[in-house]
Amino acid sequence: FKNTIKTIKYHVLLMSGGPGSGKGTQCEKIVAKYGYTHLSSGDLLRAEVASGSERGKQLQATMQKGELVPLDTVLEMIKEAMIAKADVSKGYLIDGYPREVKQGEEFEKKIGAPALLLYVDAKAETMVKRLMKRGETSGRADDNEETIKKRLDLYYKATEPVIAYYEKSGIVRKINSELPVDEVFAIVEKAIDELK
Ligand SMILES: Nc1ncnc2c1ncn2[C@H]1C[C@H](O)[C@@H](COP(=O)(O)OP(=O)(O)O)O1
Ligand SMILES: [Mg+2]
Repeated sequence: FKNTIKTIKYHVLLMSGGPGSGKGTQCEKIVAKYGYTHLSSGDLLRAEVASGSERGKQLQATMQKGELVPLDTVLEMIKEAMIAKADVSKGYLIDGYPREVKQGEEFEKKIGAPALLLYVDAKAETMVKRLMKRGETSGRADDNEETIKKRLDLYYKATEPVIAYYEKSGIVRKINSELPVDEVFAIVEKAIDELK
């Protein structure tokens, strides 16, 4: 068990950036090219909600308000998913976690130090526009104007400090996500290739 965590800690990439900045879009392309296992904390949580479990019901109420769900719940789910894929994974791409500095500290303690943090950066105005558009087809309860505003506020307040926290260890690469998807990916590729 201990070994598993030790082995995987050198292949962990974090995707950080505001809601609608393009994390999921870039993750898909990274998975296709590099074969990393994509773990989206939001997807893991939404799957738990869809399962209809008691934990899922509590999560749903929190997510619909645009608030952050409890620290331990998300980290446990990520860790379980990492261990489940440990044999086949070439690395891990963690999307949407840590959302606050405390989550980052817990991640280091319970899982390990990430190798790279890709900071997918877009203007607030761009993010809102993309999310409103995504909301037309995504079916996501949180892709509506009021919740989008709350998620953005929370992002600037809680998640941006996470990036500052990782700056200290020199693993942050800022990616201009105002560019078209393929141009953004070209910058992402460069950052990942530099890892070797
Ligand atoms: N570079 C880019 N240019 C234009 N649209 C983009 C883009 N990256 C992503 N999008 C679109 C795809 C989605 O409909 C929406 C949000 O992207 P996403 O990948 O779901 O963001 P996130 O996972 O960060 O919330 O914006
Ligand atoms: Mg996403």
